[in-house]
Amino acid sequence: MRPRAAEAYAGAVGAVVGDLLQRLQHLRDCHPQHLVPDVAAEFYKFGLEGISSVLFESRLGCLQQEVPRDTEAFIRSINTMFVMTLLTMAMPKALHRLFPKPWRTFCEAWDFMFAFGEGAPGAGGGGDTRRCHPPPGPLMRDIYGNVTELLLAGVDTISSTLSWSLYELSRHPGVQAALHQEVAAALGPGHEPPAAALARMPLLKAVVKETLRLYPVIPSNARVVPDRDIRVGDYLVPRKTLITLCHYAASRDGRFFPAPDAFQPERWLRRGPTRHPFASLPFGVGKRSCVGRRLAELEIHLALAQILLRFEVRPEPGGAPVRPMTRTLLVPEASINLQFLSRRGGRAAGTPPSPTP
Ligand code: HEM
Repeated sequence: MRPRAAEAYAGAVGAVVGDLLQRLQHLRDCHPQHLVPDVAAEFYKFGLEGISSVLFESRLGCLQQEVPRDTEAFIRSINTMFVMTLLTMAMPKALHRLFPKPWRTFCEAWDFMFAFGEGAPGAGGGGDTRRCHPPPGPLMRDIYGNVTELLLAGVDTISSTLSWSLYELSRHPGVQAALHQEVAAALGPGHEPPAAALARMPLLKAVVKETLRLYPVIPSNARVVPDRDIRVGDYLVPRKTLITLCHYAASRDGRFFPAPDAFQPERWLRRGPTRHPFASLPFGVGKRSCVGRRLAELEIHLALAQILLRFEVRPEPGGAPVRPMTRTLLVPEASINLQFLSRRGGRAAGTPPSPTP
């Protein structure tokens, strides 16, 4: 999808961002320390609501106070499927007969997701995964399959990137303050709609690039060249070899990114010798690169801008650092819990001015 095409969905995505803000406001209001526990769980719902508002031009209600049960079950199925992917891939085929549960659970998760994609409002169904009707023909099965893939592709990816962005911003108050200033200036009264104002938010884009450099939600990519040997640098790769690129390792390579483990969004804004174009490729590259990239960026940029305009985000008081781990995708090892403090007149209300990093 080209950037211009994604902009056509700015209205739909903006409405979902509005609902996300209300939900965050409600959750932090209910908590004595204004904490939102496990922000990733909230952003899963945002991701699913965002992608379905674009795909189906209708809403699932994921961000309502009462989340529809099928929607919760869909999100759980995605998680189960990713966990089971690792397990079933690592297990030798012969063992599947002895221990059938992982494979069975994996298939059940996919079955549920396909039924959900087919039953979603706007995909022809009424949101009911238990509907009973004749099975669709091959073309419709392909379409439903693609709808399901798009639905699930837009959940963990968005959730993980938003969660890590806020996690890092909460630990880098200086960057957060600069970003708040940028966002407030661009979105101030009388300015153009938020999606158009994104063009004047270079730091916001740098924050997301830096987050995806440190936490590429799809931590590796694979390719097979089936018909010929290829030479890559000093290596000769025979045809039909599976080549895996580990984004996580490549984008933390100190030769291309000095202080590679540090969160330094400014590095993307510095002028100087051009960076290696393939050093950080969180969306992949080429014909099969991420088809949802522009939509994902629109959702993440709009959500971050609006969240930071309304809240100052701080780490959970006394909370331990959270590390990433691989669960097929790269996810937080433990819940990311964050404090959301209301901003009044540009300063978070009710707390000392300098947060502890
Ligand atoms: C931060 C968000 C996202 C990241 C980092 C991301 C990353 C990626 C990566 C690395 C690939 C593999 C590319 C390759 O093999 O070269 C991919 C493929 C894909 N992504 Fe995304 N993605 C994101 C969001 C989304 C969203 C929101 C959607 C749905 C609209 C989506 C749909 C897809 C699809 C359908 C493919 C397969 C494309 C193909 O095989 O031709 N992605 N994504």
